[in-house]
Order: sequence, then structure tokens, then C-alpha cells
Amino acid sequence: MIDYRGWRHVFKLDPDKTIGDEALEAICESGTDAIIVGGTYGVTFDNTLELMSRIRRYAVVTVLEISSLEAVVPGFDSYFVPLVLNAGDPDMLFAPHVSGLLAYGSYIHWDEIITEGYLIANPDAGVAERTQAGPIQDAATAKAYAQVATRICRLPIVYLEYSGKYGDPDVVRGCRAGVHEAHFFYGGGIRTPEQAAEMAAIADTIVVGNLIYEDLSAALATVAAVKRP
Ligand SMILES: CC(C)=CCC/C(C)=C/CC/C(C)=C/CC/C(C)=C/CC/C(C)=C/CC/C(C)=C/CC/C(C)=C/COP(=O)(O)OP(=O)(O)O
Ligand SMILES: O=P(O)(O)OC[C@@H](O)CO
Ligand SMILES: [Mg+2]
Repeated sequence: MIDYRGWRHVFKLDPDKTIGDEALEAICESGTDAIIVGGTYGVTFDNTLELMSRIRRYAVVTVLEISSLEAVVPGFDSYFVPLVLNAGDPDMLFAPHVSGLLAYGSYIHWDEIITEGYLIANPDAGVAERTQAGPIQDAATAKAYAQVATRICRLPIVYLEYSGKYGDPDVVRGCRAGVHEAHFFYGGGIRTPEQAAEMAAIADTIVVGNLIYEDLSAALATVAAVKRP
């Protein structure tokens, strides 16, 4: 079982995006705590396997965040399974997981499976469209969702997802207040060391994704911003 509880910073790499060897080496050797492989659209078995194989040249811990059953690739250190708390499409709640169990049941190592209570707060993100995510109007709503995840469902992780947009710190603080003993990931729109530090002061772990593909140097600078004593 991986120990994500000490993570402060992770990079998220998207199999549907292109990254060169030098950039990938810089990301894997950056001092980040882990790499998450995941994306909403265009994630296939082949592009996931290819990316995993390339990351495997480095020692960094690597996790697959499952978003499609067709793209479940063996060989990752662990598997994060999103449970979208505010999914408006009921077929996005448990149906993919039931299908996964029917398809892969006898191959699953349960100590490699970690569930994320996933809260989607950017209505314009592709993942919000895919799941028909309901709105997170304010900090109190974020807190209540986090309590559903941790107090009622006793999930080990809450992931507040602002993919593509920098979050409202008040909403992030509201979510934090409901997280209780679970581990709190924040991801979305981090573009500067200052933003990384601001969100890392609230969340346990920050996730940097799109910036890797837009400004590699800026992405690398977020590691030191979070890990500086
Ligand atoms: C090796 C092996 C056999 C492992 C077994 C794994 C397994 C099958 C376990 C048991 C069954 C199980 C629980 C399967 C999981 C089922 C499943 C498909 C779950 C996902 C369900 C779901 C609602 C997904 C929605 C999408 C989602 C939450 C994606 C992840 C978030 C993400 C990466 C967002 C960012 O995407 P991005 O592309 O960067 O950007 P935009 O959103 O802005 O466009
Ligand atoms: O791509 P960005 O906006 O950095 O978001 C990171 C991550 O939370 C996406 O799933
Ligand atoms: Mg992305």
C-alpha cells in the first residue's frame, strides 16, 4: 500500500497529451511526491500503457486515476478510484464501479485500490460535463459534501477538483473544514509558486496538471514553493 498521507505535491500527467522525454524526466526528477496519470477524455489503454512505461524509467511513485474501464493498465503502484460526490448523472455514481468489478473482479489487489471522494467545483471543466456535476455554490456546501465523504461514507480521500480554473480559497477552506481525518487533495489552475503555496496552506496535497504542458519551468517551480520549510 502506498503512503499518500505525507504527499504535499503531485503532478498529474494526461495520457491524451504529448510530453517529450526531457520534460518528462524533469517532472519525474523534480522532487514531487508522486505522479498521477489521468484525464477526462481520450484516455485509452495504449496511451496509458505508453505513458506508464516511460515514467517507469524513474523511481517516482506512480498512480493511475481510473476514468475509463478500457484504460485500466496493470503495473501502477496504486489505483485511485474517483467517486464523484456531486455527479448529477446517476449512471456516473456507481455503475462504472459495478462494471469494473464484473470485468476485473478476480484480478484486483484490494490493497492497491484507494477511493477518492471527488468534488467537482469548476462547472466549465470537461469532467463536470462528463458527470453532469451539480454546483458547489459556497463554502458551506463544500463543507457538507466533504462531510458526506468522510463522516458518512468514511472515504480516505477528498479531492476538490477545479480542473482548469484556480479555486476560490474560501470554498477550499470550507471543504477543508469538512474533511475531518481524511486526506485532502486540491487541484485546479495552479500557475504560480504563490498559488501553489496558498492552496498548500489549506490542502494536504496540491495537484498541478495543465501547467506542465503550458509552461514547464513554472510547473517545476511549484514543487519548491510547497516543499520549502
Ligand atoms: C490492474 C487492475 C486489474 C486494477 C483494477 C482496477 C479496478 C477495475 C478496480 C475495481 C473497479 C472499479 C472501482 C473501477 C473504477 C470504475 C471507473 C471507471 C471509475 C471512474 C468513474 C468516473 C465517474 C469517472 C469520471 C471522470 C473522472 C472523475 C476523471 C478523473 C478526474 C480528472 C483526471 C480530471 C481532469 O481531467 P482533465 O482531462 O485534465 O481536464 P478537464 O476535466 O478540465 O477536461
Ligand atoms: O490541470 P489543472 O488545472 O492544474 O488541475 C489539476 C488536476 O486537479 C486536474 O485533474
Ligand atoms: Mg488536465
